[in-house]
Amino acid sequence: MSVVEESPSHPPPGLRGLVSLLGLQGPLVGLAALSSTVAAALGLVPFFVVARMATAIYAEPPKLDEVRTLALVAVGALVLRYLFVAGATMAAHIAAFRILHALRLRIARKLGAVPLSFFSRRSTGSLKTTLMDDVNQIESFVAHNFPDAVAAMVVPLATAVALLWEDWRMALASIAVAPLAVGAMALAMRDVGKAHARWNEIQQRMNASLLEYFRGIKVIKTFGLSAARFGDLSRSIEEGLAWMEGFMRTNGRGYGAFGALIGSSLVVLVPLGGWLYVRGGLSLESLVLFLVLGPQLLMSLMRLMFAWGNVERVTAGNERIHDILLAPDLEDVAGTESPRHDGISFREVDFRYDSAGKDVLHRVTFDAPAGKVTALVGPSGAGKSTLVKLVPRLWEAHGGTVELGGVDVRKLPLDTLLSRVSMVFQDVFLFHGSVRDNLRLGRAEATDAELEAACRAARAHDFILGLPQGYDTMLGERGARLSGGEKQRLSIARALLKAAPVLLLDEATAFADPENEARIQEALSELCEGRTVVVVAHRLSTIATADHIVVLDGGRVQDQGPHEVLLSRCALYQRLWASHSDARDWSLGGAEAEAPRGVEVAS
Ligand SMILES: Nc1ncnc2c1ncn2[C@@H]1O[C@H](COP(=O)(O)OP(=O)(O)OP(=O)(O)O)[C@@H](O)[C@H]1O
Repeated sequence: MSVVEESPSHPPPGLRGLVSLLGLQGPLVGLAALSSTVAAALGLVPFFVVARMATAIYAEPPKLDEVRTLALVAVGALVLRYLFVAGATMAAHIAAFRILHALRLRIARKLGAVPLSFFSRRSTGSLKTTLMDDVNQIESFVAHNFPDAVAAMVVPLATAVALLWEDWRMALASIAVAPLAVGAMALAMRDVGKAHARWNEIQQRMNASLLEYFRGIKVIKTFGLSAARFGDLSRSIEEGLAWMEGFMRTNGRGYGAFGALIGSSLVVLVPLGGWLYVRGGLSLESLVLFLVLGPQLLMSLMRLMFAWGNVERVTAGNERIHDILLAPDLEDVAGTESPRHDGISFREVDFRYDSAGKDVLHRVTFDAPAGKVTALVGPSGAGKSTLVKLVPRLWEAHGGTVELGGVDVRKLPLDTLLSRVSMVFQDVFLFHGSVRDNLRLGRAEATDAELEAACRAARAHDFILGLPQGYDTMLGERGARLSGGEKQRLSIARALLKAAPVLLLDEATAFADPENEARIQEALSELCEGRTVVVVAHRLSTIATADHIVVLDGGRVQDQGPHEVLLSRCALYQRLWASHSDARDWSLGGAEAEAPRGVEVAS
């Protein structure tokens, strides 16, 4: 049977959602519940056997043959029970893993399909809680709680009927404390749904602040901040403790009373059974049967209570998963429309990150002509990086249009759009995998020779050969660490492999060593050759040699044109140019920092 990859619809919230999840693997889940019930029923056989043995042993003369047979029956029932337990465990776990597999695949696909704005509305901590903890809880519900709960409902009912048949007075005595136990259970379960929701909130905050703590560990160490002073983290840990204490105060008494009552049926069974036996109203066999089996009846309530407590938690988690699965995808259009050329145009583009927040771009209009280099310059926060992210639809413009080859990017099939665009950003992310794997993100089918050629062009080949296993060296969080410049060159090689006609480039603002910087510049020149380039420019050389320069300030286009024209008429551009030149003189001591050909450096 194949693993379930798609369910007909997203699971609805609440209990129905859980049932629909179980339905994804209905036959296996049913088999697990049935086996678990049979196993629980077989577990009761020894109790009946013990009762029967008592009469066989105390008979005059003792019926030893019957005792032997009974012992064999008990052992046989126990062996069968273990077989059914093994069957139930296997079926339940296979069902659980298949359901989890389907769920994880759907979540992974969804996260790849939603727009970036989806992530900006959620903390990493809350996503982590849903993706890991909530999903894992579903595993434990399907694999353990559900089959247990079914057995805990069916077996006591059947036992109660059998005991009523045996002796109704003793049967009622077996459950005499049940109303009290149920009352205590209600007390223990009071507002447990709300309490779990609150616990989840605290956990999300704890996860978020822990993640932040790890990410910021360098700053924390540099400034000598201890965990206790790292406000959010210590606050959320204290909140967690306060929740535990509060929960135990309000619900703990209920749990305690329930635990005590649930095992107390012998308090009623022993005197009543003794009295009835002495008066001849109860056989020895029945007395022993009720003394050993009676307390088991209520114990099942305990298993039911645990299963129910988990149902509340799993239901809430399932609803959070459901919320993610229902998030709208980034709209994709079917069709064969393709760009008419490789130029990019921004037409009256408005954009804000947060629908309630301030505008980051206002009516931005300019063209980045095909095959030319267009540089975006402007003060920090002007909106330069934001602009380039609108081209591959990492974010969507709220007003106006962004066009590639004369077609609105929203009207191009996503595959077509993304195949035309390469991005080289400052912040290069390397996945856990070999150098080769990371490079092949650019083009999966690239041959080793092509990889090497791209790395030579990107000036990355030599440093890769210097790594312990060359192109097979593992990178990423658990692999070798590369310098900022090396990572940049790898990402340039990746873009070269992709060979898309449009290149979006966010230049690094600073590099520690000029040698590394020179290599990156060489690699970039190779990459820009013959492409349409939109570059967030921080370097004199890039700015001065660009074909077209767009000056941005506060999300608006202040001016645009070639370098000389802007230098002669745009005050902001003159200021930016002057400060870039000063910085160049300061960082390179003037000697190495020759102005590009034909460019006069104002200082
Ligand atoms: N993910 C985000 N969520 C919310 N606001 C953002 C986000 N990214 C950037 N901003 C805001 O958008 C504005 C423009 O930022 P952007 O990064 O585009 O500027 P920039 O010109 O590239 O700046 P710099 O040169 O410093 O990188 C800034 O006010 C910034 O705070």
